[in-house]
Amino acid sequence: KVTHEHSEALNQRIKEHLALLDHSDPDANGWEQITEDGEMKVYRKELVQDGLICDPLKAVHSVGLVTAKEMCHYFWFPDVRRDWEETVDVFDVLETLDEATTINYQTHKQVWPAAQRDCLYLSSMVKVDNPPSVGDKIPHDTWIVCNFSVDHPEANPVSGCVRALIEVALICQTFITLPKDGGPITRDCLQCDIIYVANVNPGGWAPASVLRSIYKREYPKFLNRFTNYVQQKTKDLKLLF
Ligand SMILES: CC(C)(C)c1cc(CCc2ccccn2)cc(-c2ccc(S(=O)(=O)CCO)cc2)c1
Repeated sequence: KVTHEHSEALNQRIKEHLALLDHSDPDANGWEQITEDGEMKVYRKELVQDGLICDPLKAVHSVGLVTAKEMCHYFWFPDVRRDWEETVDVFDVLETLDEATTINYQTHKQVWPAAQRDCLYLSSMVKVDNPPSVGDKIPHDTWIVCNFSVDHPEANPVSGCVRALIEVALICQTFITLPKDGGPITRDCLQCDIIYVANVNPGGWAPASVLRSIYKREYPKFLNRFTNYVQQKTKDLKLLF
């Protein structure tokens, strides 16, 4: 397995994110629930770093009809990013490190009165071989996409943008309920549990109240839009494990 210059950092971050799988009570550890929408629950912690609002965000969700690999594939795959990501203007893949790892540059639409933001980050999709078991449910497969800020010599930043720093993970697990009649596994047998975490440092001043109301509105919208997109995209396709 060829590694790249960011392999160490990536594996370290994956290890840290997988600790979330122990399904410790999301309401514990100072997480405050900010929204609930059906199966989706969104939590945040209030965190200010150097006067900037860097509230960690965690969302837990469970959706039918799709597998963990499908959810992670459409989240990672650069070619479909524009289909579901509505807050991004410019999106470029600067470098492809391997068949599941790219370095991306993107600018976000001006989401608030402050300056426009851009992000430069590594994005990698990894199958998790021996995930920590989760209570009595045995996952069929576990996949993670990890996005974290890196430097890159070829970044040609859009002038006027403030560089935001991101640390994001999407962890998905497929649970299968075998059909009673012993028939083939269909999409109706699937349940995909999702944990999404985002630590975003806006990189420069923005009003706390405005930021927090945007976070509260944008993350649930983004997660609903993305999960619906994957269900639509895969409904007539063979199951991807
Ligand atoms: C500071 C700024 C850079 C503008 C920013 C503000 C906010 C919080 C507000 C928000 C939440 C959800 C969607 C859009 N904006 C979120 C993000 C953000 C969200 C998601 C991801 S990703 O999951 O890696 C998918 C690839 O785009 C990356 C960055 C960035």
